[in-house]
Amino acid sequence: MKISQADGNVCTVSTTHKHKTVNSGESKIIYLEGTDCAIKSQASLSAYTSYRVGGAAEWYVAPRNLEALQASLEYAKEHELSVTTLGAGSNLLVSDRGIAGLVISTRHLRHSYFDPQTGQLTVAAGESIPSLAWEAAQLGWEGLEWAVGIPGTVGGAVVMNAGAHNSCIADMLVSAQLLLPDGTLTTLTPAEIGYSYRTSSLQGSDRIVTQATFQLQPGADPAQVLAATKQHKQHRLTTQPYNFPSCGSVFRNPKPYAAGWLIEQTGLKGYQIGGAQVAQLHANFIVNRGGAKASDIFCLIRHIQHQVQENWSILLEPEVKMLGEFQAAC
Ligand SMILES: Cc1cc2nc3c(=O)[nH]c(=O)nc-3n(C[C@H](O)[C@H](O)[C@H](O)COP(=O)(O)OP(=O)(O)OC[C@H]3O[C@@H](n4cnc5c(N)ncnc54)[C@H](O)[C@@H]3O)c2cc1C
Ligand SMILES: NC(=O)C1=CN([C@@H]2O[C@H](COP(=O)(O)OP(=O)(O)OC[C@H]3O[C@@H](n4cnc5c(N)ncnc54)[C@H](OP(=O)(O)O)[C@@H]3O)[C@@H](O)[C@H]2O)C=CC1
Ligand SMILES: C=C(O[C@H]1[C@H](O)[C@@H](CO)O[C@H](OP(=O)(O)OP(=O)(O)OC[C@H]2O[C@@H](n3ccc(=O)[nH]c3=O)[C@H](O)[C@@H]2O)[C@@H]1NC(C)=O)C(=O)O
Repeated sequence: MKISQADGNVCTVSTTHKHKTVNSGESKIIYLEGTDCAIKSQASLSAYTSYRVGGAAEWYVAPRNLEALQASLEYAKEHELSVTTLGAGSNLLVSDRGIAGLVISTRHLRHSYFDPQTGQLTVAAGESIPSLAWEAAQLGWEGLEWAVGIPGTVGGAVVMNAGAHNSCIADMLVSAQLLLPDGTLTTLTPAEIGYSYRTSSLQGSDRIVTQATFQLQPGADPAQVLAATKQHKQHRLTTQPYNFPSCGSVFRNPKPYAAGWLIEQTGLKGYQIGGAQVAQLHANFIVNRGGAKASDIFCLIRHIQHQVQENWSILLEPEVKMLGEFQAAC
């Protein structure tokens, strides 16, 4: 059995489950055989979400390749752990009580290939959307300029159908590769995934996005694509609050209205609960002004929903994904 080394810790080798357990103070690290995969217990998730709030994952792992991902899934099955998948955590509100079971982040799954013959970009789930947008621009490939301000991964963007400036992932997705709970892979087209505005059938499902292929348009002048990309980024920085932790838009727009407009008209700009505040620059952003708890953000979401419903008879639907348990009453 291949065993990774860990200095100064107590090690036990399990022969039945082919993994090594290291006790390190309060927490444990499980090394899966044949991978460089370390499953950690009680891993704080606040560092892994853009809101910078939330409790610990009972177990956490960020596999670096498909085999390690499959081994992690197998470990969860063997130990009857529920599985929660994260990307960059930029659209998540994790409960202060944390998340039970195994949290798998796909953010370390990395590879990308720009195929000049087809104009297709094939990328692993953990690649950063803004990095890809800049890379495509530098190559003179059009199609991702709109995505530059979205600080998530490919996996999260495919699941969320991330979008901006009248474009979205579904418009350019050729196919997505998914790991199924039984450990096998499948490839789906956008039609099979079923997309609409900020929605897909992958939300709330137990399938893990491992890779995606996008259709772009190569052959443009890199200077022009870079200029368009910079313009989108600049527009973001002037209309959205990038200076405090957030999850982007909290609510989907209840078309034909914009959630930000409804919230501003309700008089809620600047309204604060604990460290969570309705942003002054954009009312559909809740920002962590420092020291916010997940429960502050959750209660502010409920307050906004209540006030907007009272004033406009419209129930705002959260775009942000809430993970773990939240108190029903605030
Ligand atoms: C400052 C800021 C600006 C933003 N602007 C935009 C914007 O303009 N447009 C927009 O659409 N969004 C925006 N967002 C929200 C967010 O960046 C997007 O929703 C993004 O696509 C989420 O990607 P992620 O990797 O962070 O996913 P996460 O937040 O980690 O996860 C989102 C959902 O996807 C699931 N998931 C993640 N990875 C996988 C995977 N590999 N397989 C299966 N399920 C997975 C999670 O379980 C969760 O349900 C913004 C966020 C911030 C902080
Ligand atoms: N409010 C919030 O909660 C959060 C806000 N953000 C914001 O979201 C935005 C996206 O963040 P992030 O995911 O870090 O992506 P960035 O766009 O900042 O950077 C992503 C990659 O693109 C490269 N890059 C950046 N600018 C250029 C350029 N002009 N030309 C070529 N390459 C470039 C960077 O390279 P290099 O490393 O060399 O700069 C980096 O590798 C940022 O404005 C960030 O501040 C991010 C997370 C949370
Ligand atoms: C940030 C996200 O996506 C963003 C995306 O970046 C931008 C740019 O394309 O367009 C959407 O924002 P948005 O609809 O709020 O766009 P904006 O142009 O800022 O605002 C729409 C309208 O609302 C008004 N508005 C906005 C904010 C505010 O505080 N007050 C207000 O009146 C604006 O004046 C405008 O008339 C996406 N949000 C949703 C929920 O669809 C995200 O999903 O996380």
